[in-house]
Amino acid sequence: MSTHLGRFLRGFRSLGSSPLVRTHPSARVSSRPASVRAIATFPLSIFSKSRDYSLPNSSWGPEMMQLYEHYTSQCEVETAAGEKVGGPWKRLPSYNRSLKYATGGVYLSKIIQSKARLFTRNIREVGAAFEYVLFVNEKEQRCLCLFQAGHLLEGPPGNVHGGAIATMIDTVTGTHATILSGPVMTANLNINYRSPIPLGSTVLIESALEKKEGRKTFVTCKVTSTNGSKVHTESTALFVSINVSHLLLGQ
Ligand SMILES: CCCCCCCC/C=C\CCCCCCCC(=O)SCCNC(=O)CCNC(=O)[C@H](O)C(C)(C)COP(=O)(O)OP(=O)(O)OC[C@H]1O[C@@H](n2cnc3c(N)ncnc32)[C@H](O)[C@@H]1OP(=O)(O)O
Repeated sequence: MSTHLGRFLRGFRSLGSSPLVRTHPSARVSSRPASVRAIATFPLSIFSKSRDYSLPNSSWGPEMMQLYEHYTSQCEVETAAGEKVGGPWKRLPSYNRSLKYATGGVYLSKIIQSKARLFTRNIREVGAAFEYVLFVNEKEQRCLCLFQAGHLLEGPPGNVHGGAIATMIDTVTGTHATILSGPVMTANLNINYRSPIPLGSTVLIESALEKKEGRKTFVTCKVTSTNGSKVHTESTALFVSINVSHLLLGQ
């Protein structure tokens, strides 16, 4: 898996340094605690031109911030000799164009000029829709998402729309499967909605590898309250490995 993660992050870097990547100055985070500043510059400081949506903003409530600080502190640990080394978790940066995650190719420049935007990152008002950050634990083959649901995601009165929940589960499991297996598409997504998610609340979305069989990667995913006491949804997903040309050209 580390090979895929390495490739994945290298893909981020090579595209982040591209002059084609546009700036969103309005979206900069102004006042952040020291640990947040540290993670903001690690390991992808070359992305300074693009807004990294996974960093804290003024809409994040105390629960989001507390959890963010907790997992961020586990991204870098100190050895007995006082040396700082990578910890069990890695934060994944997040941009509003999915092609920034691809590694390039002949079609990239044509597509990057289009108006396409990542579904979960296309609302500019902070806190209005999908506020989330993903952390990956390579050793445990787990991915954890801290998700704060904004007021534009209403379904049943006062609660989050089931489609918005499915979107987040697809995002977390899809990103996780990509890290595990390289380029994939969602082939199947099963969701059991167990209890509603109140608008404005923060929940944990946790994805784990179940098994790999040839081109198929099976992932399980649970959405729970932040203390784990309440299960909101349980789901399973199947991802099928594809050629990048399938993703870019539909072939
Ligand atoms: C996922 C991308 C993640 C990118 C992450 C980048 C970094 C992070 C960046 C940004 C985060 C955003 C993350 C967003 C994530 C969103 C993901 C989506 O929503 S993807 C859109 C919705 N999905 C589609 O539109 C697929 C449409 N379907 C297809 O294109 C094909 O059906 C495909 C590729 C899935 C499979 O087609 P074939 O022709 O390549 O392969 P065949 O032979 O049909 O299947 C291969 C094996 O899989 C089984 N299979 C296929 N579909 C199945 C199904 N629905 N149920 C059970 N088995 C299935 C088959 O039975 C076969 O199994 P046997 O090898 O024979 O054992």
